[in-house]
Amino acid sequence: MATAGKNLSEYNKETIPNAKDFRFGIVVSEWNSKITEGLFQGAFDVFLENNVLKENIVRWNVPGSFELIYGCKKMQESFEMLDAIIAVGNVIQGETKHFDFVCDGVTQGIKDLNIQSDIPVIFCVLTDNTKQQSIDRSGGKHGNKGAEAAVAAIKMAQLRKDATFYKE
Ligand SMILES: Nc1c(NC[C@H](O)[C@H](O)[C@H](O)CO)[nH]c(=O)[nH]c1=O
Ligand SMILES: CC(=O)[C@@H](O)COP(=O)(O)O
Repeated sequence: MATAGKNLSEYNKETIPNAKDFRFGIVVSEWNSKITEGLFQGAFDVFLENNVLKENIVRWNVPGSFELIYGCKKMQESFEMLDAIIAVGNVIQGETKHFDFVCDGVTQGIKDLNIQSDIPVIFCVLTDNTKQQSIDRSGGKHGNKGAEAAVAAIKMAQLRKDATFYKE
């Protein structure tokens, strides 16, 4: 289902694990900062709604979405106690093919981080044709992709915890 058919902010709290003991990182791109700040707030609010402690949320900023790869990698290395990381960015189509390379690079880079490290990285990068599409998905008429990413982060943190339990 396309985003237009759903609200990105809606979720069933009954399906969300108790997140009070989880610790999360959020790496935020400064490009299109009005959009990325909206995405960050959406994620932050969902974490607090699910009992995550403010002191258990660490935020770093990076210049652009392409730098999310390095920023998330260094956060994985620096904070081994984190249960999940969210990469927040907004890439908007310009006049050239740069959009394609940034989007593909970030996608592949974050995919690689999920393969190479034990800390999951959630993909919260809007890759939109227009600024209006970004506005609509960062707290506008289609809800907030940041909220969706926080729900995914909590669920993946629980999956990681369960997997560790069964491994021991
Ligand atoms: N055009 C957008 C960019 N471009 C910048 C790159 O992400 C990167 O910072 C630069 O190429 C230097 O390595 N970044 C976005 O996040 N959003 C855009 O729309
Ligand atoms: C995604 C980008 O880097 C892009 O917004 C830059 O714009 P342009 O393709 O017009 O140089």
